Amino acid sequence: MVVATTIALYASPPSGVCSTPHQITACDLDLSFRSSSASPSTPQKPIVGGLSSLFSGASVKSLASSCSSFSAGVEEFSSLRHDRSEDLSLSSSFCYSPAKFANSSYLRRDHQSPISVLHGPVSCSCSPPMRASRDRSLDGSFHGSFRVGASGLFNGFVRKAIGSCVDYDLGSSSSSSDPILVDELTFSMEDGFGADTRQPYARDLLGRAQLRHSIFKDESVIKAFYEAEKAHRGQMRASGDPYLQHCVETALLLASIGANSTVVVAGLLHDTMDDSFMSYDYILRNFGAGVADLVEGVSKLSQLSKLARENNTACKTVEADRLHTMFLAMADARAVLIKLADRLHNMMTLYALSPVKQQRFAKETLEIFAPLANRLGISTWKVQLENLCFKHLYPQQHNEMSTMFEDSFDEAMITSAIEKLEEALKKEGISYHVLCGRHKSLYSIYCKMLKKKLTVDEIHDIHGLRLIVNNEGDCYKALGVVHSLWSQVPGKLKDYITHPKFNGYQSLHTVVMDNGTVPLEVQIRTQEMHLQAEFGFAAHWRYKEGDCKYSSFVLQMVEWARWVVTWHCETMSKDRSSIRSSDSIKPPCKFPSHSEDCPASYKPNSSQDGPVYVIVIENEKMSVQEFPANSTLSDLLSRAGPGSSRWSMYGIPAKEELRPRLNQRPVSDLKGKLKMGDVVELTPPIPDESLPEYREEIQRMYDRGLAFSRPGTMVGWGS
Ligand SMILES: Nc1nc2c(ncn2[C@@H]2O[C@H](COP(=O)(O)OP(=O)(O)OP(=O)(O)O)[C@@H](O)[C@H]2O)c(=O)[nH]1
Ligand SMILES: Nc1ncnc2c1ncn2[C@@H]1O[C@H](COP(=O)(O)OP(=O)(O)OP(=O)(O)O)[C@@H](O)[C@H]1O
Repeated sequence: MVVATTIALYASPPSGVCSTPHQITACDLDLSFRSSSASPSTPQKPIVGGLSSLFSGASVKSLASSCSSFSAGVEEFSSLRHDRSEDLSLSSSFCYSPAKFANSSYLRRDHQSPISVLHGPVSCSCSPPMRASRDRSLDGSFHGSFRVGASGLFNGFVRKAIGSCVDYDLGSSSSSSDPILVDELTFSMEDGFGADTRQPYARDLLGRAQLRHSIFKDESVIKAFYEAEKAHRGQMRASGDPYLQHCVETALLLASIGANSTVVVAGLLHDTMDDSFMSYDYILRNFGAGVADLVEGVSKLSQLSKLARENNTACKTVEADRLHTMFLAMADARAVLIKLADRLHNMMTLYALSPVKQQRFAKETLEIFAPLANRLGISTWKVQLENLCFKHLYPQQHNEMSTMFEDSFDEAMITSAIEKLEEALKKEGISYHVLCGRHKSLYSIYCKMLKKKLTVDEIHDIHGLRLIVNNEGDCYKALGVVHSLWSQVPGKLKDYITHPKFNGYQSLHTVVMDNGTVPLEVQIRTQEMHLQAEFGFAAHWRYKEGDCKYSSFVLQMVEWARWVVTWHCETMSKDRSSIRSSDSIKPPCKFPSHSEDCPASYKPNSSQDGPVYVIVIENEKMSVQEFPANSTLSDLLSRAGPGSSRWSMYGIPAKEELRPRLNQRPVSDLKGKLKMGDVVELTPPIPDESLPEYREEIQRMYDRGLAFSRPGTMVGWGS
């Protein structure tokens, strides 16, 4: 089992740290490592020994050499193990405050398995996060008593009274295990047939979800749960599970990163437009425009993703890049978040699909969705998606790496290193915002080995600590403390503060040896430097994506999306009293133009309109094409000019004869402006003699469409 761990220690920064508006924004957002879990039921492997016994260049060389034969062929899947627990790659993080440090239960893996929403731990001066997710079980199992009561309703009332931006403290889920079921609620189902009494499995599923996360006690979430039950009743997943279970798991993943009830409700309903007769208007009437728009956004993303998958579009780097941008720019970033949760759960249950589909989904996930999670800063989802793809696409290499590392990710070592450093910093009177640690994921190690042609023993950051302090002087003082605690690895000290990288990245890096055997990378920086490393020009996602040249449009759009996600997820659990005014934690400016004081700003006040990416389907082939802002359909048609080989099979010389359809509707006005994510089909006129054949095909499609929506039909994936 692959485990990526993040361990964080929070400290109260000195007063005045969050004094300017933009600092307040960053601080209050608490971009720090947060609670959640991915794969609950997975037993934790005991940590045995260090890395030294595995530092075998030979075995890694054989791994690296076998990479050239990464055909990812379907045959390789005969060796895949399809038991469920194997599919759950776990990524987790710990967080705890110094004040509670003595309480070792916060560190126990069996107690909580939190997620880092953003890589970057910028702590808040306010209440240190103490969030423990209840998401322990992906298979629906849960622990705890099942009592009936009304405290959840009370909580719901309080939440509503204090406003939507104050949301669920995951920790509070532990305070009440009372399930709230449909008969206790004040709302009524629109068509009058409540799902509850006749569907005991739904009641049970809801009860378990409520134990895993308290947001499932929110009235709107319960209502959405029963609407989803109604919509998907009779539908089964390829795995044999009721479809509803997938909706619940998707919503739980969202809840686990602190998403608010609007997003969780939309997560529950995310497949209803595609897989049932539930309409936009119905969702609008019952849940409001916010939810309806999100569900529609997810539906559109699903359709585009399906098109891209079927056309293998994302395997071309340029097109993949355009798809990332298009996905983020065409929909609310929260819709992308829901799509990511949907995909993550689908990847966790990939075993149920045929090997060919497993390959297709894994490929698309690695090309499109893992980079999107990276761009949005949802580190743990990215890690899990990548590790699952790694396992399905390169099973042999994954096996080798798993075997090599299964006993080597030394979480205890990271925890005790944090404790040790904490103590020493205290002694020296050096205060800090965050002290956290992580071990590198399997896939990240694998990529680094390939990219830099390294053996395992040449990778020094498998275990790492990060310390965020108040000022530059403290960075150097803390470095001295680190070197006094552990022996330094020669040649590994990098002073990017005195000599920033070309992209402005600043930090001190050193590698030390823990117990004389295990290398430990320590990064030390100030909060401003950290903001730059997470949101600015030196942002980690750009660093990881490599040399790609992005337009300022893309950069700003991604940064905007990160703010939106941060705003909607990270602030949710904050105590309102710690936030001076809700405006202060809103993204500081509107995409695409940033205000001057926006820390995410790369090109302040950029007013240029970005390009538009459009899906063009010609001769049943899909491409993602870039057009300048304000381009029209007529501009698009002029690209598909006479003589284009694409038209030769029809022998149609004139573009006027194409029958463009925009988003599935015929268009006559060619002067309309193209929008991000538009789908344009260019269909040549159908020769008269072919008409009967087309009619038959349309009839077949129609029949298939009906069969798909019929209750009781087996439904595979909603994406
Ligand atoms: N956000 C961000 N992080 C960076 C950047 N450059 C380096 N880092 C972080 O710093 C770590 C180590 O960077 P360096 O000390 O330059 O290491 P290196 O010379 O590439 O050698 P390795 O540690 O072997 O990769 C990386 O693993 C990142 O976590 C950057 O431009 N942006
Ligand atoms: N020493 C460290 N301590 C804590 N977190 C770290 C440390 N180094 C990297 N991270 C964070 O861990 C997450 C995963 O990063 P990952 O290990 O894949 O890449 P990286 O170490 O940053 O880069 P590279 O693979 O090029 O060395 C990122 O959020 C990154 O910011």
